[in-house]
Amino acid sequence: MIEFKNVSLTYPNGHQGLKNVNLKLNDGEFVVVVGLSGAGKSTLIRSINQLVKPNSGELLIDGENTLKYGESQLRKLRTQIGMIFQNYNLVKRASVLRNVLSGRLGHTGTIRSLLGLFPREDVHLAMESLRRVGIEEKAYVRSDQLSGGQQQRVSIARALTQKPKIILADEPVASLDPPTSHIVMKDLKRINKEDNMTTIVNLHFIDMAMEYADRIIGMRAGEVVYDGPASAVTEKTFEEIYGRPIKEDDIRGGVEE
Ligand SMILES: Nc1ncnc2c1ncn2[C@@H]1O[C@H](COP(=O)(O)OP(=O)(O)OP(=O)(O)O)[C@@H](O)[C@H]1O
Repeated sequence: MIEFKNVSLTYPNGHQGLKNVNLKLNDGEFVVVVGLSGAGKSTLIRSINQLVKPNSGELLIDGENTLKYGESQLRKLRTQIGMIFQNYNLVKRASVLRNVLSGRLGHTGTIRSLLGLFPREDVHLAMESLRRVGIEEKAYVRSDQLSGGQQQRVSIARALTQKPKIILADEPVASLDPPTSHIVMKDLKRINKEDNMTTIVNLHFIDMAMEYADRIIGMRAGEVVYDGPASAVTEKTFEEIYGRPIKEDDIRGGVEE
């Protein structure tokens, strides 16, 4: 379980990114965080693996306050948390397989991995991860030869190869077209169900949030202003979270091909 207790975060320029956040995220939940641009969605997600570090409160993972962790504990924590970014964060000139194998970096010694000497089990695991997102035939292709949706699936395979306990996805479909967005969200949801993987996703499309989330957390100006099951959410809930009427841009639309 991930638990935020009175967590606040102030950026060096004085901007308050999180204001007294209290949340409990249960194992195996598929949580979607929504809110306008600048609401603090990324700050919330990134504080879980401390890409940004809260200044006060406690952030417990499986009962341990991770904000007290030193360097080596933090490194270990990060091997247990897979991260998916809007822009995929792949090494473009490297092969798909090499990118997926980099998910083992925290587990394999640095020298071995720099030399590309990954154990055979790691290569099996990487290929299996690619199979799970349906692109194993791309293993030896250079990453920048792939479409955006395929690159995002490579990044999901890389996260899976880490064998994480938690997946964080920060606007994973913001750069994709509607049909591809649904493919990627379905991959994340399938992995969540099959592996009971705690998954926390930032999205700004309300239709996608309603379609895929078990639970929706709404943020505004660094505060959690809504927390409830996706089944209870209506357009009015979003209008309250956003503090304005819903617009066409808030809807992704499209269906899986
Ligand atoms: N490194 C930083 N230094 C100062 N302010 C920051 C920093 N990172 C984010 N912020 C500010 O904190 C607030 C929350 O940002 P955050 O990226 O978490 O929002 P978001 O809801 O994820 O928005 P978006 O959808 O645009 O990514 C914003 O006002 C942003 O400008």
